[in-house]
Amino acid sequence: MSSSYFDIDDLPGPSNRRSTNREVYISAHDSGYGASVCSEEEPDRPTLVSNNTMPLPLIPGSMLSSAIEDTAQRQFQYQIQQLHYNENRAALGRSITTVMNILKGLQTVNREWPAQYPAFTSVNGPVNSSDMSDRPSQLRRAATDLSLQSSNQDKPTVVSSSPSSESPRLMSSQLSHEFNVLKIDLKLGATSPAELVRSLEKSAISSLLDGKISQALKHLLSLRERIEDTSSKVLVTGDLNAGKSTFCNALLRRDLLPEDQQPCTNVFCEVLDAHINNGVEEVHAIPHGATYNRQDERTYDIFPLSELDRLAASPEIYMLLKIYIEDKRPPEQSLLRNGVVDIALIDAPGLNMDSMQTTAVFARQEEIDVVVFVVSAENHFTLSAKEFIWNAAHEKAFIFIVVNRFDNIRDKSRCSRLILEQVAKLSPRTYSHSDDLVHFVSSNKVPKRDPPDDHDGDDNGDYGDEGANNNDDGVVDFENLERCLRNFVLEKRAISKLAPAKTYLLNVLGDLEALASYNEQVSQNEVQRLTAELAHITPAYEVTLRNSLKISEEVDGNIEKLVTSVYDHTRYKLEHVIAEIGTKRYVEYPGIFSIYSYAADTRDAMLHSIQQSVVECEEFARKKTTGGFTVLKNLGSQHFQGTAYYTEKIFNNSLMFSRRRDLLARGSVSAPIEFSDYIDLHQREKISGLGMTITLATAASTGAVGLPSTVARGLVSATSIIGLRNLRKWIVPALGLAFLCGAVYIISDIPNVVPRKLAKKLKQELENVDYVHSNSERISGECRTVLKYPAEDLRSAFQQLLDEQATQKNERTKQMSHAEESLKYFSGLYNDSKNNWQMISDLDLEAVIAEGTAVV
Ligand SMILES: Nc1nc2c(ncn2[C@@H]2O[C@H](COP(=O)(O)OP(=O)(O)OP(=O)(O)O)[C@@H](O)[C@H]2O)c(=O)[nH]1
Repeated sequence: MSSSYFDIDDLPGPSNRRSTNREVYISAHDSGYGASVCSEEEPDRPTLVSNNTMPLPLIPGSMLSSAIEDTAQRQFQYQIQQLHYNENRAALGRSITTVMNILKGLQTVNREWPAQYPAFTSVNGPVNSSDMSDRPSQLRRAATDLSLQSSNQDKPTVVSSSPSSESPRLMSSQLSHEFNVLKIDLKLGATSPAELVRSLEKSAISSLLDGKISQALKHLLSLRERIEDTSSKVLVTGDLNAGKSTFCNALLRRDLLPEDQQPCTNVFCEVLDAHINNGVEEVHAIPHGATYNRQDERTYDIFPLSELDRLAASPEIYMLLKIYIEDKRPPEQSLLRNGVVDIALIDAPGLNMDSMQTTAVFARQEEIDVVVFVVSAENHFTLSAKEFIWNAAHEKAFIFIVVNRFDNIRDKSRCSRLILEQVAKLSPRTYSHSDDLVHFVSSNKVPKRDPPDDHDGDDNGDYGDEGANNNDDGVVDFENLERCLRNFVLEKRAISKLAPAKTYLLNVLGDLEALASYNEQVSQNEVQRLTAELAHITPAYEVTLRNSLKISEEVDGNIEKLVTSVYDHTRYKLEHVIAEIGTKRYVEYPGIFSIYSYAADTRDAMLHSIQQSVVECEEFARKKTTGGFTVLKNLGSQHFQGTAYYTEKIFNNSLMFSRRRDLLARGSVSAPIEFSDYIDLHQREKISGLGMTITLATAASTGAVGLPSTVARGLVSATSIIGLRNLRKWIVPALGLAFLCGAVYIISDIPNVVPRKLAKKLKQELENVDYVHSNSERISGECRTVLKYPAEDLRSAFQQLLDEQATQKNERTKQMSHAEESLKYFSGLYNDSKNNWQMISDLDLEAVIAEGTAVV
């Protein structure tokens, strides 16, 4: 019948394979409410619903009887709803995985390269379950507000001051409130947020953000668990004796929960389908403090259903009774096992001062999808009822209200008017949908049947016709209530289960988008700043490098030039002065009796003249060095004026040549006076006469032949003049005279011989020690040594500057690479967050069946 419109086999339902698998899974893993059938890997399904309304195919009624047609139509609509729910659930499941991956990526990046925490105003602020304009800082629990999903889709606008390296990483706590999930709480003690921000290190903010991300990851995991949970819980609460248990029994078409005119339900009773408990009907009584695990019998006590009355009245031992019952009614009639969702019905103790708090806490639990409030038509709303509805309406927005014991009311229209007026005040939203949400019934009038075991095999138990066409006892009204409740549960389940995930995802993605946008901007600014700085630093570094090389060469060249000139000058001067010694008489000749002092004084005068010249050379070198130092100092000032790289030094040139002194000054050249210094036998021209005389005399006396030609020639000439005989006669007197003349000559020549001989000796001695070169080397070397210091200072200044510039350049280059990576990452994060935000925002959790068929 319906296959021409939709393939029913593909839909989840009790008869298909998915349901069987789920049951197997549940029996193995659940803790009472069922478990997941949704996984990340669940393949995409075609989207059937994209708007708030979805036209349904009409099933031709002519082919079926009206009753069958209604049932089929209803079942079909449930399945469509379920399909839509599953699509949204799968989409949210995938989005949770995506967002978790995004968050993990951000966590890694943040640990390596702390993310900037912005001061921003987010236009696309946190999505809240009740009011977009009133954004609480904390995520609210499950909401049933139909208007909650209207969302601002604008991108968050970052209106921060342009970030710079100096800008605080956390601008202000006030602005950080714009973050929702990733908001860093700075309320620590008495310290003001501003002070705290100042005191926070990059790493501190990074680790705070890291903590927030970890929390978000944990919360996303629990949200995933929640959306994968297929069960739905309906909490039935109300005043004492309002008929809550009777109402639950009527829904179950079974006398299960204890009913009494006296308050008798003192323990929360949760009724579940027995198929969850392997089809066994029994009570699992959970003692106070225990955490229920159906698989672990140590966490509860097992009782038969017949013990319920006693157990429900034993609040001192048990806090919760899990009641597993088998409902054999067909899915379209059964509430617990309706073929779409596992519903658990919770009968709460009547509201009084003792239980109020507990029930309120219970109602606030996230897994409570629907709150059904039972009010006695006779008593209307008591104070505690009003307080409860007021609070619950705030949380759940819509409350399903059952006005029970309506049979006891005579003026029914007045009663309903008065009660609706009260509902309008307590929960305007519920009132606005009062046709669907406020029901006037008499629960005790609903016919029930015996439990399956007590019935003779009619397991299909057809309850469908009971009360049909007979509203005398209000059965039709109750059936209408049932349909509305079932529809409400299914509808609200989508909201209560999926909306928190959607809301949270939107808030996380909104935060991520804002964070990414801010960091993208920061990175962009960083890239620009670094580009500008590198554009300045790189040429500056190259100029310094060029200057450094040029000046280093120049300084070395100048020093070498100066050293060479000093060397040459010293060499020239010394050679000149040394060449000069011996050519003049340095001291007055004091006479033959003071020839030693004459010689010593002459030697000292000679040495002094040389030394004097050395001093002059040193003075010359000093002046030259001072000039060279000034040049270097000027170069230093020229390049490093006012910087810390170069400090001007004062040059004290008087300290030059004080350590390594001249050889003469050190006494290395002593030139001791010797006897030979007085006689110069090598002066031939002056003693030639004496020599000839001696020769002749010697030759004549010895008759020597074969004499050398000179002697022979003198002998011949002397013999020819005075004759040989006379020669022999005069030889002795001649010799005496000659000696005398020689002695006179030698003595008279001492004043000349001494300087000459001493000069010669000194020169020889000086030559032996390589005096001129070593002195020139010493003096010029001292210049080099002295100038080496300012030259080194200059070079070191350049090196420091170069090092600093190179460090800056390297740092900036490294920062640039980080900033570029960061820019790329945050641009990607921004796009991912934005796209995912949009995709999730487009999920319409409330798409309901076309108007008119929304409530079946
Ligand atoms: N006339 C009439 N009596 C009802 C109706 N529903 C319940 N009662 C009676 O009201 C009394 C209280 O019903 P319960 O279901 O025990 O009320 P309750 O709210 O569960 O009570 P506690 O949970 O113990 O506070 C019982 O005697 C019921 O028979 C109704 O619709 N009409």
